[in-house]
Amino acid sequence: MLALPSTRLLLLFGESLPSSRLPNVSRKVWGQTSVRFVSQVNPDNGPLTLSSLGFKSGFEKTNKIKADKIERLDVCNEAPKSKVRGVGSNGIKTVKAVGVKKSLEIESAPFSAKSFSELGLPPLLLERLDTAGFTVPTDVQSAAVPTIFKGHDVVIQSYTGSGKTLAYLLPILSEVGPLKKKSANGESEFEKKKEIDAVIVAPSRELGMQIVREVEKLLGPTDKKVVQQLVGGANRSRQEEALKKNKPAIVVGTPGRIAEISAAGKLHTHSCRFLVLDEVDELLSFNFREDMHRILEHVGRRSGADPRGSIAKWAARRTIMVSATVPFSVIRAARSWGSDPLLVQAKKVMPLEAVLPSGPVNILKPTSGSDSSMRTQAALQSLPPALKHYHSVAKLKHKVDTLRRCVHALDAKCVIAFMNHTKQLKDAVFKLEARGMVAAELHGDLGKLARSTTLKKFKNGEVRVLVTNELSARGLDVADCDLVVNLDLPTDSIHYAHRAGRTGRLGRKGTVVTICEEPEVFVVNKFQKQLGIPIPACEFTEGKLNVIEED
Ligand SMILES: Nc1ncnc2c1ncn2[C@@H]1O[C@H](COP(=O)(O)OP(=O)(O)OP(=O)(O)O)[C@@H](O)[C@H]1O
Repeated sequence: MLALPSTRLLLLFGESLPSSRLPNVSRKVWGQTSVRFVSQVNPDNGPLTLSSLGFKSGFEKTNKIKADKIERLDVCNEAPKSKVRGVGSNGIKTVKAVGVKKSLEIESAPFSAKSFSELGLPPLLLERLDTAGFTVPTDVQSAAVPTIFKGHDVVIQSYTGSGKTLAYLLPILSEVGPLKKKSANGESEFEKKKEIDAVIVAPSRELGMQIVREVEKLLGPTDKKVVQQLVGGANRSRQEEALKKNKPAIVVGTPGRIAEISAAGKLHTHSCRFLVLDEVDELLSFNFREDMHRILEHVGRRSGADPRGSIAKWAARRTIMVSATVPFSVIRAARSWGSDPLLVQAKKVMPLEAVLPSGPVNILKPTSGSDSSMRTQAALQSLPPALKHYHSVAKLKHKVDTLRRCVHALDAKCVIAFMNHTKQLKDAVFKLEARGMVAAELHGDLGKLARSTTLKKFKNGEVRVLVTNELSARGLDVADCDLVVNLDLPTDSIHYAHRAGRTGRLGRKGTVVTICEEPEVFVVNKFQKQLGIPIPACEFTEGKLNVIEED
């Protein structure tokens, strides 16, 4: 493992905290304490890059070779020196970016495809999608699938609950495993081999398991061993045994466990073709730095290759980075890791080189007052459009009661309440239960089984209020969740966006209520500004939510 100077590591997440006035807290990530670093960023230092690992020159060469490729580009009005060229047949404005390295041409991109078959997926995969009840691709899927098919490294950014998981799984399953496209002679030549074809990394066990279930849904019962989970908290020797016996083509896991098994020589990923970093901004945070180094260094590298040698010694790995929130530090890292990388958003594909530090991908950097439209656009890209946001002021000792009144006022059936500390979280569950509301706790101090059982009960509707901490903020997909409540404030607007995104998934209605004390209202105001959304004050009286008009 190559050591990196700590200043470089800091920069990866230094931009994720908007202000030194926000609380600098220690967080628990599944039982692990992690410290958030606040704005100690030296802008002169680069991000965690391949050059820091000794690979940069190789990538530069590859990029030059690919420079003349025809690319697809859509509504990238944020690109530098852009020129509007016309309006495409689908009503989407098309733009030619001038001043970026590559020559860019626009094709008739299948954005907003009416069916999955328009995306060029193999027949067997189309059948499985239909069986699983997926009929129409979401916008981000329509944009991502053809782009990944073309061999690009991509950063996929789209709001929470917009279907980013299938956006990367579909191209992978089209090329890897038993559902893949047939070869020229018409044969589907899937055979088990020693090497892994796709590695999907997620920051939490629960998210990893959720991705595994999504893959299994499409593989069907007979082929479900083609995917293998490698998450922490589960028995490692059993995972290693399963790898040996089942020879899966796809592994999904948490950074620590993947790195551990890889270091033990039990995970063969040198000819791996896809590396997915789901919740990439979290994965590139300080918590995961060593494990992520190992993964980025080993996945897709041919054995025997000199780590400082040419990129040609690497297998043709496609790196797919995914999140609803993509700070500029991630764009910078992706530019240096990726070969010819593109940013894929719903209805938009653009080269990463065209993304500006103050551009709309970076929702973290407060922009000046005149940039409010850009801020709004940024928020719309991270938050589901149908969400309604409110805040309610309450004394600390009345917060749980306010939550209870909020649930009744909105007649919410499936509620996620976020808190920051386990002890207070347990107290809140106790108080809710004492008042006759079925509630359960979910946090990293619970055992693996307890966590799975609680989640299952919540998804089945047996639990009305799930009181949890930051670990459930990312990726957790509970379709019926109709209310998110912040009983404690999130650390920053990024964390607000991910918590809020547990409701209003895939176009459903959802409400987010932040219950805070009077001195904390300025933080809520800050979130409003940074996210470009109104979060009006409200109170719960006579069983109703009443918005308080501002003077
Ligand atoms: N084309 C589709 N048609 C119907 N349902 C879909 C489609 N694509 C995804 N879904 C479902 O929508 C839900 C949200 O998808 P997913 O979890 O991939 O969203 P996401 O964008 O990754 O969210 P987050 O940013 O919170 O992780 C899932 O239950 C998924 O199965």
